[in-house]
Amino acid sequence: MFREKLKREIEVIKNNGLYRFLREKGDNILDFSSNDYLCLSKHPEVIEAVKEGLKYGAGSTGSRLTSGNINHQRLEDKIAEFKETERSLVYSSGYATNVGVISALCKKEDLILSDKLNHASIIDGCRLSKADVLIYNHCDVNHLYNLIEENWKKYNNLFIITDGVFSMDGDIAPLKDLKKITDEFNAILIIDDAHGTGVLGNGKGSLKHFNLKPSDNIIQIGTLSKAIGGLGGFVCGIEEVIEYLINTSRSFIFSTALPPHVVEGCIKAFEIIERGEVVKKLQKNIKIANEIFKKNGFIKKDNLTPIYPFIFKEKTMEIAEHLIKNNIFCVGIRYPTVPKGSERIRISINVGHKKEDFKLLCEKIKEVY
Ligand SMILES: Cc1ncc(COP(=O)(O)O)c(C=O)c1O
Repeated sequence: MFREKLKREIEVIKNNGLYRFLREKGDNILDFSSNDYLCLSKHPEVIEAVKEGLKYGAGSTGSRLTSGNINHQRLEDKIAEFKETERSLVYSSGYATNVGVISALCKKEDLILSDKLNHASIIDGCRLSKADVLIYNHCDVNHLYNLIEENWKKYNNLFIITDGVFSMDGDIAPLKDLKKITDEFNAILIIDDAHGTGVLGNGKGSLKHFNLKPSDNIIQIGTLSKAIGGLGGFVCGIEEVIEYLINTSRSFIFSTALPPHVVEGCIKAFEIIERGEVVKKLQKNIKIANEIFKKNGFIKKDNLTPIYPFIFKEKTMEIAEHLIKNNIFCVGIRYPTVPKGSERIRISINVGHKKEDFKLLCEKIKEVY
């Protein structure tokens, strides 16, 4: 019975053209889909550190509050130093971080103001929290300001939550303006810098990109699974926020800690980023890609991040299939991940790409577009 019901629902998904399935990437494919912007997941020093970390065992065996607290403090010290904050706390994924931080800190009688294009994990964190939520138009500081002016008096704490770099568009949140509004209304600014860390501000992230300093009313979140090349997530900010989360954040407390070898790999990845060359190389590649993508008419203005949304609307899936047939791995992104009418191939570039790769990508797209 239940099987039949699910079959019918899957049919509806298929009929709406929204069916998803798992596909193995395979070897030797030109990959424009990965978030491994700095190629650190395959960096020999990171791999060596991971191997060395296996001395602790293959798994962490428990939550951080039980048997799982092994080498994690070293990673947290490294992240806090890197992000220039008092302290940091590591979770088992970026998703778990957003859900766990937002649901713990934002309570009944609080108001969350969340950008319309924030990541699903922020949306789910907001839903799990007991706070009221208002959505402001994407990067629209005037809309945000009006919403706050109309509502702030009714609430205890105000939280403004935004991606630092938006995952599907690659654009950067107007953090200078958001910080000003945060200060004016005595609010707290939560920035999910999943795609800014390792990329912007010499790798330090979007705050640094705007020359903003960490402060008591800013909480930075990040993931270890993108430019860091590993797995996990983190939050950083003032001592009291971290202490409070250790005591109340359910996805931190009730979940097994990251495996220690993953932790070692992430520590090494931060060390490599701090040396600077790899971030400069990425920025150089973004410049090269900008030129080629502009020349081919796929973008109009220069990108600052490695994420390029090529909006092909209803042609998206056909183009993605054509690219895969030609050994180029690109993923078509559809509703509900992005709004209807903005279906796209999300191109993400990395330090391993060559000029010829960008040219080949454009050439192959043009065969069907
Ligand atoms: C903006 C943003 N936040 C959070 C996440 C979740 O991170 P993770 O993949 O580490 O769970 C992602 C990744 O998809 C993301 O793009």
